[in-house]
Amino acid sequence: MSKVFLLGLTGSIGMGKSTTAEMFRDAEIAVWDADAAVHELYTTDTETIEKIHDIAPIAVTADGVDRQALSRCLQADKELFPKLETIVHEAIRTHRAAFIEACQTTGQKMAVLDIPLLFETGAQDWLDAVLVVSVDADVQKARVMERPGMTEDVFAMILSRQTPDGEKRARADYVIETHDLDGARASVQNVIESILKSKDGAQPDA
Ligand SMILES: CC(C)(COP(=O)(O)OP(=O)(O)OC[C@H]1O[C@@H](n2cnc3c(N)ncnc32)[C@H](O)[C@@H]1O)[C@@H](O)C(=O)NCCC(=O)NCCS
Ligand SMILES: Nc1ncnc2c1ncn2[C@@H]1O[C@H](COP(=O)(O)OP(=O)(O)OP(=O)(O)O)[C@@H](O)[C@H]1O
Repeated sequence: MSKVFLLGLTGSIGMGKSTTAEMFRDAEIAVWDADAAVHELYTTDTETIEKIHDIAPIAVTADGVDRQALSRCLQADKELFPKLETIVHEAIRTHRAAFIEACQTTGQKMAVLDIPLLFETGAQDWLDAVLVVSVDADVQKARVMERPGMTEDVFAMILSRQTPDGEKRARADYVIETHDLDGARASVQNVIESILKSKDGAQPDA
């Protein structure tokens, strides 16, 4: 059985990762979502919840980790971010490995891994290619500021922990502009065709 082709999907906050990931799902490509894995661990994984309780007690309730409360803790104490990331990144590794294993055993030709901190965590080293979604900074900001509870400070805090968009684009194998849905959907289809063609022995059309 040939190895499943692992396509990383990333982009800065609000650039359209989840929307683009959904387009891959619509095309029947298996997708793993790092944010969703984190959210799942925050409500189900007692070990992770306990570790987060150790660094941010008020962010943990009887239902697990409260992300809004955690976000406020992160805003108040910048030192918390690296500690949280160490806990979370270790915990999601097992979740991700199970997904890749399942893709392999069910004979998938390719799979998409939606990872917000792809370059920041060095994931490009084990992925077969990286797709970056991107849009102008003003459109990005307008999208993010529409979210309930979002403030300029939180947006700035998150951006400051992410590799800049220009660097992401320069390091990508594929870039998809997310100005409109139809254009992005057509680009997703082209990326799939290029990867499947390269797996069949031809060179990819970058
Ligand atoms: C900061 C938290 C509490 C905000 O939760 P909330 O529900 O409001 O937002 P959500 O989880 O949907 O994240 C929104 C976006 O923020 C960005 N983001 C999330 N975590 C981080 C981080 N550690 N550094 C930079 N950007 C991040 C991403 O673009 C993400 O898609 C939450 O994202 C979190 O716990 N993050 C730490 C875990 C992590 O590192 N996640 C990234 C997995 S690769
Ligand atoms: N191709 C597109 N055309 C038009 N609007 C889009 C496109 N892709 C995404 N959007 C819009 O941009 C906003 C952010 O998209 P999305 O939630 O997919 O981004 P994200 O990168 O997953 O965000 P986050 O980093 O916060 O998880 C949404 O309102 C979505 O409808």
